[in-house]
Order: sequence, then C-alpha cells, then structure tokens
Amino acid sequence: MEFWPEFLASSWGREFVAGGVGGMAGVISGHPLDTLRIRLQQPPPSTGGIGRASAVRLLRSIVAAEGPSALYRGMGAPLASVTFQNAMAFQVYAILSRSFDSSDDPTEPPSYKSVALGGVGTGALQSLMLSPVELVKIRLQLGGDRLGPLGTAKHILKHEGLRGIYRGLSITILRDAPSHGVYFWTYEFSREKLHPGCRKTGQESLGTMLVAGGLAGVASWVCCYPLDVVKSRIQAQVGFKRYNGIVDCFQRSVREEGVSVLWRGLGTAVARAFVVNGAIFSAYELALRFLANGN
Ligand SMILES: NC(=[NH2+])NCCC[C@H](N)C(=O)O
Repeated sequence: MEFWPEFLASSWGREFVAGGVGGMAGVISGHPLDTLRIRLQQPPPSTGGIGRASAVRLLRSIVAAEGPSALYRGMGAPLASVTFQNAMAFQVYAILSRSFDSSDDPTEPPSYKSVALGGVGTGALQSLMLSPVELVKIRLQLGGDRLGPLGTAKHILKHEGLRGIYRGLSITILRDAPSHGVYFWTYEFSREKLHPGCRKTGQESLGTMLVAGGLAGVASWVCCYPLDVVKSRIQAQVGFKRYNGIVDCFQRSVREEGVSVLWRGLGTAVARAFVVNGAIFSAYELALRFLANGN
C-alpha cells in the first residue's frame, strides 16, 4: 500500500493536506503586512529609528532604507513551519470539534458550541509549535537575519537554552486559546449566514469563503490584540531582558507609552488578518473539494 493515496482517501488526511495548502496561501498573501505589524508593535528604538510611525510611513521608510525584499524577510521559516502548523491545527480542529459534538449523525455539521470549544483546544495545542516558530520569525523580521531561520533557532538554543526558545509560550497560549474559539466560531457562523445550508452541502462560492475567512481572522485578532502586543514585545527581547514577565510588560508598556500602546498596529493587523484568513479558508475549502473529487 502506498502512503499518500491511502492518506488522501481518509477525511483526516484530506483535512491535513488542505490545512497545509491554506497555511501556505496565508503566509504568501500576508507576510509583508505581518512584518509591518511586528515592527509597529515594538517599543520606540526598534521601529527603524523613525520613532512612532504610521503604517504607511513605516512601509515607505523600510522600502527606502532596506529595499522591498525586507518585507519578505523571515518568510522562509513561516512558509515551511506555518504550512505544517496550519495542517496540524485544521486537523486537530476537525477531530476536536467533532468529538465535542453530541449528535451522532455524521452528516450534520458540529454545533456552534462544539466548534468554539474545538477552536479553544486547537489554539492551546498549536501554541506548543507556534510559540518557537513565531519567536524566530519575530527576531528575523526585526532585522536579525544574519543567521537565517535555522541558524537563529540554533543560536537561541545555544545561548538562551530551551527556556529561551520557548520564551513567550504562556502568553501565546493565553492569546491563541480564546482567539481560536472566536476564529472557528466566526467562520462557521458567517459562512452559514452568507450561504444558508452550506455547512452541510459545502456549496458556497469563493466570495463566501473569502469573506467568512476574512471575518473570522479579523474577529479573532481584535479580541486578543493587546495580548499580541505583549507577546511580540516579550518574544523580541534578545539577551538583555527589558521586561520581567507578562504582567510587567503590560504595566510598563502602558506606563511608559500610554494605554493606546495596546492597540498599536491594530489597523495593520486587521488588514493582514482579513487577507490572510480569507486566503487560508478559501485555499482550504478549495483543496478539500479538489481532494474529495479526486477520490
Ligand atoms: N489571533 C489569532 N491568533 N487568530 C487565529 C490565527 C489565525 C491565522 N493563523 C492568522 O495568523 O491570522
């Protein structure tokens, strides 16, 4: 027996592969906006020496000083790792949302409650993988691309140990568990609203996929955004630790820069979330259809 044909003949295998295709589409469509968000979120000196910048000014200054390719810096690692992470996440989500569901009719889509609970579980589990991946990504996006992704990961492991590579794990879980509940719930709810019956038939249009995915991304980012600012700051610290844990980072950022610091970069994050998650869910649904037809 060959592995791939058998794997793709199972619904779990198809969800894994489609989740990976979705993840890839998300990274390619959204990485430049992701780089802008990460830079906007940093405390003053790291924004590239131009103080508090608007997203547009920051974009111009990065392109002028470092060339357009700077926006794609750090994409190699997420492309490989986020593809795998999204594949795992979508598969874990499919398993969890069905197992939380009490209905035993397999043709019925899982209830909204199971969808939300499945999302929370997925967010918590995938943090184990996403936290070190985002740590490396953030370091590269902030300009430390000398060593490349693997070199950076090795460097962190060597100089900061396992604790170093897992810096930001708790705040990643705090961000991702609730936000993934909101994410999958919003996706299922809005696709059903846009195209009644599609949760069962899977007949929605590309437009519905893009909008439902986009809304899911936006809702999931807006609800946890301050946690993301704190997470980015904690994970960006190299060697010298500016902040003494989550609460300290929260308090000092607010004290030193005002409450609005917790929303810094939100516009960029929302734009990114719409694009990325429209792409993720559309590529996921289309890949699922394609794989189901082929089998
Ligand atoms: N706030 C969140 N973490 N939301 C869920 C993440 C969804 C998607 N992976 C993204 O990067 O946008």
